[in-house]
Amino acid sequence: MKANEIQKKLLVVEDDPGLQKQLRWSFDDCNVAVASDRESALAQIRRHEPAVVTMDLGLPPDPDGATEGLATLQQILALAPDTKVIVLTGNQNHENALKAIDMGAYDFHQKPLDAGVLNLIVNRAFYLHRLQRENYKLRQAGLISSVPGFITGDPEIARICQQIERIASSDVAVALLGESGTGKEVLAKALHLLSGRNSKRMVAVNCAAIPESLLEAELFGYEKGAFTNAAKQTLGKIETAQGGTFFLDEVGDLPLSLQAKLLRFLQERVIERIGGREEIPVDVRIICATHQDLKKMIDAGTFREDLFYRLCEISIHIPPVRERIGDAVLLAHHFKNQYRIKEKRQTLNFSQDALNAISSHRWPGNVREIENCIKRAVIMAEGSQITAQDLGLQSADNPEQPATLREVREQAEREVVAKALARMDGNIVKAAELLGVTRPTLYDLMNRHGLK
Ligand SMILES: Nc1ncnc2c1ncn2[C@@H]1O[C@H](COP(=O)(O)OP(=O)(O)OP(=O)(O)O)[C@@H](O)[C@H]1O
Repeated sequence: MKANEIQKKLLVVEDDPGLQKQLRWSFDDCNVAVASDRESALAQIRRHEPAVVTMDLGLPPDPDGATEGLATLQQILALAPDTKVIVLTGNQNHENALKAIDMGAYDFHQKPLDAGVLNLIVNRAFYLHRLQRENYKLRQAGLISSVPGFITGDPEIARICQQIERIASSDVAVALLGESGTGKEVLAKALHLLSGRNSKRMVAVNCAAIPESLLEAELFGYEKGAFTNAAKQTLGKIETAQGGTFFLDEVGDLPLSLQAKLLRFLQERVIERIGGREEIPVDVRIICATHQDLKKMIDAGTFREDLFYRLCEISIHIPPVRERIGDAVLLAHHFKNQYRIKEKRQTLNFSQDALNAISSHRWPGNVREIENCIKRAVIMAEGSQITAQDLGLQSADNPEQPATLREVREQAEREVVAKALARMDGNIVKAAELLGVTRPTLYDLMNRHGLK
């Protein structure tokens, strides 16, 4: 590839030298690298990270079939999922082209090559790749979030937010698992708002907040006269969510008798009000949440395994704030900005000892605890600064100095190089390939980090 060309990196995976030449020539405005088999294709992907790949499905050792091409496609996408792969197929090979698309290829083009059409497809792929990259950067910078209002700078939580965005449109049952105050309800609302059901209601029931004796009526409703105080027909919460989303919070507190009734609803998608005889079809998407360990509850016989599998088609574990990198301070700033406007204390800011205390505190109550703590401090602070004392937190005795970016990079670089060498059992050529650098660069890195 030309060194000065940093944009439009294209990898051509093609074993026929004539076609290689033709493709190079067709894309003379791109920075083109060429590979003729799976191994060299993967090495080029690691080294150059091309945005777009054109790939002949018929690669050696199976030039007349598609097995090698499809296997290469799978490995390219596993290594660099954002890469836009355009597969080139013979005109008898429509079925394999569709298989490739199903596996995540961006598009296909049938041979004989039509340079004009292929150029259009490739340029569109570059354009889409650039848009996705820009979008990703904006997300990383916190400028746009896939879950509106959900503050995070932690890569794991950002990944969860993207997962939420992806599954929102399906009707799959989602279980949000995590400690109290980690944002399970916020994410449940996001699932509803990002879904096709957002014009209908999201109705929530907190199983821990309602006495067992009333919970059945709350969930399923009752007919007039069903019991002493049943003065009129009353719809249950499940029924009132018709067409929308039903959020069952603290599902671990659902008594066993009601677990059976809920299971029946999930299987049949009909409810019967208490005292009623009619089966009423209800179409809702189910989301549940709990801070309890449902698997342990199954072992202890307090939660039904069959219900667990109905409710947890997809389980999302939300890590507590203390495991999120940098989120405590980010959330503290967010709530400080919110409450200083409300309290008309625009000039208020955190002192250094307050920031140290915030990042070293363990926050057992998670986001809710941070919010309450900051709210109280905004009201109580006397001067223009919020101190650790205003927050009611211990000043961190030995505040961890933030490492410089260079230190962090060096440390990460050393770790990655050492791991690659270990993985390849000290084989320099293979480790360099894995890291996507040349052999001399790897030697330089090893020298710099004192690795043998
Ligand atoms: N990442 C976040 N950004 C901004 N606010 C958040 C975030 N996560 C949670 N919150 C806020 O923190 C509070 C607690 O969140 P939420 O009620 O969703 O937690 P939860 O996990 O459902 O807790 P519980 O299990 O106790 O019901 C809410 O006021 C919510 O708006």
